[in-house]
Amino acid sequence: MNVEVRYGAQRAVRGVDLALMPGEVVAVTGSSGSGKSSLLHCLAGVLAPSAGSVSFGGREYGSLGDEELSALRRERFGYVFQHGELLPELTVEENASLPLRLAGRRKGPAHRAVRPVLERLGMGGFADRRVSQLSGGQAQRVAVARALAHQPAVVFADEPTGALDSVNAAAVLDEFLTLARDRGTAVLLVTHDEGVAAHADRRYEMCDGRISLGRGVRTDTAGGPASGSAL
Ligand SMILES: Nc1ncnc2c1ncn2[C@@H]1O[C@H](COP(=O)(O)OP(=O)(O)OP(=O)(O)O)[C@@H](O)[C@H]1O
Repeated sequence: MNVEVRYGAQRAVRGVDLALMPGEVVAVTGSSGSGKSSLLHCLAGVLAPSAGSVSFGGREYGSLGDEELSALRRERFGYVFQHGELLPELTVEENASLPLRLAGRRKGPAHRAVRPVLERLGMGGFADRRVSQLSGGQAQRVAVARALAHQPAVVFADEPTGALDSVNAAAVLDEFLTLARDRGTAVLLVTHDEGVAAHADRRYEMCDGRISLGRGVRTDTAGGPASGSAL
C-alpha cells in the first residue's frame, strides 16, 4: 500500500495502491520509464519499496526474514522478467522445471511435468536444447513455462510477449488466462501489447510513477484495493 520507489532523487513509483485478487488478470500499461517494472519488482518482492508496504496473504514482506521472503518468492510466485533469468548452460527442460526441482521434485517427474506446457508454447521440440542456443522469443517462452511450472499463487510478468509474434503471444496469453480461470492464479502483467492488455480483468495505466485505472475496464471486477486479496 502507498508504494514508493526512489532511485536517488528520482521518484519512479509514487503512492501506488494495488491489490490482486485470486484468479484475476491485471494489466499495467504506460509509456517507457513510467515506473511499471519498478512497481512490478516491488510487488514481486525483489525490490524493497522506498516507502509504503507490500503484503501477500496478510504478511508484509518487510516483516519477513530473508529466508522467509525467498521461500515465498520461490514457492508461491512465478516470474517472467524482462532480462530473462534463465540459466544459459541448462537445457530448455532443465530451466523450465527448475521451480519443481527446487521444491524437491526428482528430475524425471519434474521434466515430465513441464512437457505439456512446453508443447503448448511450441517448445516441445526444443526440450534438450541449451537455452544459450535459442532465439529471444524461444527463450521468452521457456521463461513463461518456468514461471508456471509450480502452479504459483501469483505470476508477475514483465513484457512476457515482447519478443513474440502474434501466434506465440496468443499462446502465452492463453496459458495465463487458463491458469487464472482454472487454478485461481492471480496474474500481474506489464505490457505494451494492446491485444494482451485487452484480455485483462482490470487495466491500469502508469504515468510518471502514478497509477490510474485504464481504458476498457470490465466493470464486474473493476475496483480499487480490496481486502482478502492474494496480494
Ligand atoms: N536501477 C535503477 N537506478 C536508477 N534509476 C532507475 C533504475 N531502474 C529504473 N530507473 C528509472 O526509473 C524510472 C522508471 O523505470 P521503470 O523501469 O520502472 O519504467 P518502465 O515503465 O518499466 O519502463 P519500460 O517500459 O521502458 O521498461 C525510469 O526513469 C528509469 O530510468
